[in-house]
Amino acid sequence: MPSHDALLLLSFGGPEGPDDVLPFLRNVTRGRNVPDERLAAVAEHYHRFGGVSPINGQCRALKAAIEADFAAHGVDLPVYWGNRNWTPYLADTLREMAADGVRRAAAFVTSAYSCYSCCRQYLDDIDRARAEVPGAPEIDKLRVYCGHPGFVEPFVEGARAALAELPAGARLVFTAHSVPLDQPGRQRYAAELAAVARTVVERAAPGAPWDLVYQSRSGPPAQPWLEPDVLDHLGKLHAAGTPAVAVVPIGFVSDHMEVKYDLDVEAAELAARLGLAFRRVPTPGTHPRFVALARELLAEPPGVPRSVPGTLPPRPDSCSPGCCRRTS
Ligand SMILES: CC1=C(CCC(=O)O)c2cc3nc(cc4[nH]c(cc5[nH]c(cc1n2)c(C)c5CCC(=O)O)c(CCC(=O)O)c4C)C(CCC(=O)O)=C3C
Ligand SMILES: [Fe+2]
Repeated sequence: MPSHDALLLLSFGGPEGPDDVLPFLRNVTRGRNVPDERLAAVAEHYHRFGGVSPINGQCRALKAAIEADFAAHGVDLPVYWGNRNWTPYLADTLREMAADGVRRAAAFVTSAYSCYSCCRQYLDDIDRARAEVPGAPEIDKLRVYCGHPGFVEPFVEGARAALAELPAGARLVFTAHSVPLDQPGRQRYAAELAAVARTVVERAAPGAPWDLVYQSRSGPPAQPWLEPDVLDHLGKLHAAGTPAVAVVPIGFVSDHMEVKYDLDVEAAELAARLGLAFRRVPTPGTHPRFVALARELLAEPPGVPRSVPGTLPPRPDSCSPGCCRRTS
């Protein structure tokens, strides 16, 4: 990868108060055919938390931790932060970078996998924001990193700790955001998730029973999405006599709303009602291993396809123009 004069932390964005909730949800779902009932339900999730998503605070903490990690390792690069769906908007960050004289930045995205929602949508938003900003820096999105130990190890540690607290016979239930079955890249997404889950099991609890499930389904009810749903699955596990579950949110980088509400409220309440012992494993967040990942990806030699755990073929460093492209 060519040399960079800045790191851009690129994230999803989230509301910072009650008045932000609806405009944020409209930004996220513009042109996406999400029913009003679903939007109203999700708005309630945010309002339960005072209209504040945890994700922006997590980005601020990650940015500060990356800056400290750079300083400790002699990496002399400024770190900027921009979002796709809320302030600080990416275009505003690019304007600030251009004013500071940044010519070419590497983007570390808070999304670890391949698929349209996880990868291409970030690339499209980079293109759109750059087109708005005269003199915008070039942006190279750092590679998909789901197989990197900096992402996997925090989950291994968390899974071990959760299992140590649960009774014998506990299952590992890996969970990720569902996507529609017609979403480009979803086979690769599901295969990467399964490979990461398998790696965590091998490292944390070899031979332990495990499943990969999905959560936070959106869209019209008739549209098919990746399944099984985590809530349905917990019900089935309980009915089959499973005494305990460690839920591992391998689809996510930080404990944002999908984790704090859909798992810590919804799934935890269901488990309590069923009498199913339940632990939720933390996401990487600001785990030092994950914080170091940005620096490690920046230092990788260019052009070498990176291995992904399990049997998946390696993935090239940068996406081809058509990868994960949405056609409809
Ligand atoms: C794969 C995936 C990730 C993981 C990769 C990544 O991290 O990027 C992810 C992350 C996130 N999704 C988030 C929030 C939302 N996602 C929505 C809607 C959707 N997500 C989808 C997929 C994903 N989403 C899809 C296919 C839709 C349907 C509409 C569409 O096709 O785009 C909606 C609309 C309401 C609803 O849920 O229906 C909201 C509010 C937040 C912020 C949380 C916070 O505020 O703390 C984060 C990190
Ligand atoms: Fe989402």
